[in-house]
Amino acid sequence: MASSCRSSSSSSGGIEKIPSTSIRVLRSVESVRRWRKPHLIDRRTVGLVPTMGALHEGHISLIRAAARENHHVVVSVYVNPAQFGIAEDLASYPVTWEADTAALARLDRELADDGDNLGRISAVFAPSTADMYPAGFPGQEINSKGSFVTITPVGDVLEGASRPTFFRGVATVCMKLFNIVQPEKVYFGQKDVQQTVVIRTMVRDFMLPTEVVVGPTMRAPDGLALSSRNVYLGERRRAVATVLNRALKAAEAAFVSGARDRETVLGAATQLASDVLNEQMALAPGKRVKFEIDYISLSDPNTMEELSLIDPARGGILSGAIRMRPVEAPQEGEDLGHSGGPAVRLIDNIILEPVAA
Ligand SMILES: Nc1ncnc2c1ncn2[C@@H]1O[C@H](COP(=O)(O)OP(=O)(O)OP(=O)(O)O)[C@@H](O)[C@H]1O
Ligand SMILES: CC(C)(CO)[C@@H](O)C(=O)[O-]
Ligand code: BAL
Repeated sequence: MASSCRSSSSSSGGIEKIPSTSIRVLRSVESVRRWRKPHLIDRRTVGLVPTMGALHEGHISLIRAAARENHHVVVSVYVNPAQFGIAEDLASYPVTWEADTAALARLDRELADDGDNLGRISAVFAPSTADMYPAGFPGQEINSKGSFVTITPVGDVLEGASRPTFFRGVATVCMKLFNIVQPEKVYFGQKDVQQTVVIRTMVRDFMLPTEVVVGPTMRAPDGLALSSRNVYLGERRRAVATVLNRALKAAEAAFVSGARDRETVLGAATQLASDVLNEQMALAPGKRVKFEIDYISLSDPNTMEELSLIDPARGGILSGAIRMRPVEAPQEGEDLGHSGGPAVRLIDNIILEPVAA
């Protein structure tokens, strides 16, 4: 999408704020450092919620959690080019600055009225790529040179196998954000489960002085995980996009009813997905939705390594990715979704909580 519209902020005495709020809009590394310094001395804690904007209830739930536990909440809004592969959707990624700042203003008023919070939203950090990558636009190729953080082997599998530069980009930008904001706590969503494992590993292995907090996945009433990329779907694909969640739930049900082996647990998921695909293929091209399962995985909760058997005392992670193919035979006036209908890749997961043997 076109570059962000940044008019939704007011500036007085060189200090930019979201209108009618006390939320500072910080656009440079230097301005965050200046804002942060006094809070290091007065020992007021900072919680950071990293986002790529296009805010929805998933992001809002993380900000609420951060406000409960910190004196100051900083929300970063930055579409990080380094985590997009060269053939991915950097150019069309939704940028909704006006709606995002309005949502933050509304949420901040709500937080102010709720006595259970330690803090409120103090700042939005919305940097430029020139500021975040002083050496120049980051390479998006696998063999690009540059200052990158790589977390392997966990970053190589699943999402990392489908998107080989993704976790390098995520770990690199998060390392930068953590160094700039110096948060006591950082907040990530369960929806991107492998990302949480990569970040926890990075924090542990680089001795970063921050605590990683993971918030639950927020969902639409029909079970679809909220995601900024859902706007790409359009009505026809949106109706079928729940297939991934339903497949993971079928696998979860197999586990709950006693199955422990990979074949039975994942077999339940692939059976459901294949039934839904068969139903769709029986429809006319102007009505149906084609999709491909990229992967459905049963993995270890700490390493994301594939499991052949679930140890009930450790549990596991069911995760998956699905590619919704472009809409076939679009109908007159049909809603094809934001950006007109290319393939859309969605992810989801369910945690299999440890149970007594
Ligand atoms: N449905 C959700 N519930 C809880 N947290 C979420 C949800 N969706 C995203 N998040 C979290 O919000 C943070 C920022 O994510 P991001 O801005 O990429 O949004 P997104 O919806 O995941 O976008 P995308 O569609 O690109 O994956 C991440 O920690 C992510 O896990
Ligand atoms: C953590 C993150 C903000 C890094 O760009 C991104 O990967 C996301 O939004 O999940
Ligand atoms: N929430 C993950 C960001 C991405 O897919 O690029």
